[in-house]
Amino acid sequence: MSTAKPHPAVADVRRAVRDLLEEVEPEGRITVAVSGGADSLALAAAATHIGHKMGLAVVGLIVDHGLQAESAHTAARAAEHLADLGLDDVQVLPVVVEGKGGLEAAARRARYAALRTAADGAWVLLGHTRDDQAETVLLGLGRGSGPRSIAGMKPLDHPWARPLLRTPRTTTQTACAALGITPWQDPHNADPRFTRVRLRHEVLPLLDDVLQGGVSAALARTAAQLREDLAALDAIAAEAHTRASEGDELVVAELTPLPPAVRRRVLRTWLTRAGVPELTDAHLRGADALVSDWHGQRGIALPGGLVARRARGRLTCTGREV
Ligand SMILES: Nc1ncnc2c1ncn2[C@@H]1O[C@H](COP(=O)(O)OP(=O)(O)OP(=O)(O)O)[C@@H](O)[C@H]1O
Repeated sequence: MSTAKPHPAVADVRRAVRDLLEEVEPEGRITVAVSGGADSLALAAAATHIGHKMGLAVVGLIVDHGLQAESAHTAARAAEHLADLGLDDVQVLPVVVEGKGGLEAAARRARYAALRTAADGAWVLLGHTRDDQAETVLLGLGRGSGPRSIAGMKPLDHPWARPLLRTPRTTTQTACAALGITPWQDPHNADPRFTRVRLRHEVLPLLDDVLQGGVSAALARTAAQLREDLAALDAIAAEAHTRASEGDELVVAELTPLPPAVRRRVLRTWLTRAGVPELTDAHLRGADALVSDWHGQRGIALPGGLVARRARGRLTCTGREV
């Protein structure tokens, strides 16, 4: 084994991976999701180094979406890189991309489902970087999204683990170069028809220039602060939900004095547990109106054939026929 000091970029990526793995204390095995790009290859190299030091088996997972003629070749090349890096096992997972919401969304759904199944309970390390986080935050701000979107991606959300959310993309690129790895360049990343690509190549550099640098780091910090605030709100709402619950019902008098942000969280938890699928903000506002803007209306229709009703100071959520 080489005892030479690693390149600083390689050391940075390893440190990020080690910090996260020490936090989650995985047992036996970790998996790394690899697209073949610089972020996930640098991640896989670091995960192998640190994972082996911790006595863990490291498995590489490559999803082949089958969307481009050369996708099988790209997957095979990524598998070769991983074999060279000394991973214990490498699996190429072919998926069928279909369903609603556009090709990108369908590909993402298929990818995450395949990764989850293949990981079989083990953590899946993803290569999202600080720059990806900054793009997510900026996109959320520009679209007027709620705080949950602007809070960006979570570092840990089992089985997903994102050790590189504080690591700049340039570091993963430098790390790959230092390790002698030539990453795959996703042609989508240069296609200006994608909003995210324009954000990356046009908006963020301009903003960085105007604000004299540090924008990606700043946006990632904003996301981290928001995640802390949201976690506090969620904890308050969980307590309020417990107080307001009587069996499957909610006591209106417990809900009325709550701040709207807390009340809507309580209602969201309650409706989700009642089995309402695909709850939208409009449904949530409707349910909230039964508490905060009540003029004697009896109920609101929800997806899944369910109805939220107010009667005798209680909210119930049941099937239409009841
Ligand atoms: N084909 C793939 N096979 C395995 N893992 C992948 C693949 N594509 C992406 N990933 C994983 O997801 C990480 C993020 O990649 P990318 O930003 O393209 O994905 P994404 O999940 O679609 O991101 P977003 O959620 O921002 O749309 C990669 O670093 C890698 O860990």
